Amino acid sequence: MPRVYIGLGSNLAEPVQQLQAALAAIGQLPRCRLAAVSSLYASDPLGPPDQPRYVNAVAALDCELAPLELLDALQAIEREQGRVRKTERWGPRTLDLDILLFGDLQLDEERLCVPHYHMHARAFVLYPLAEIAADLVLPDGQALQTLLANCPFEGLERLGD
Ligand SMILES: CC1(C)Nc2nc(N)[nH]c(=O)c2N=C1O
Repeated sequence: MPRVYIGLGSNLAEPVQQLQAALAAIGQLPRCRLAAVSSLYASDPLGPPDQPRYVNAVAALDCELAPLELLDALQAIEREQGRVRKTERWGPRTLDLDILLFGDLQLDEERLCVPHYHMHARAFVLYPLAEIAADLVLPDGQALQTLLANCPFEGLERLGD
């Protein structure tokens, strides 16, 4: 059963509660098992600065769903928690659920790109991911520890579980 890593992010409408509710919903997905969840981390927004700080986490899921089935399920959770897909690129959002990795799959399609296109240089993804998968090697052979060495922790604040 593929091990899937999901990035969670929120900076609107009580972000900590948004992530806790999303994790509960992910834990209820059919044919999936929530295997691990990182601590929550706060950080300033990457991109437009005139928006609230983000709260991020990463979850590990053992998943029998097909990639697009999982994507549909995650987008349904985003909608249920109030996310309206805004036109503003990189604007604030109630909830972002990104498939970071889907086993060793490498996919670059319109709806889904895995490994997630931006994950390699985002501290708010790499540090929570390393917390639950320290020895991870990405499908292209890069070790997560190597990515971490090139991505400073600065600006990230661990909020605990
Ligand atoms: C707007 C953009 C790029 N910035 C972010 N910045 C931070 N710190 N965390 C995010 O999850 C996040 N998500 C985004 O989509």
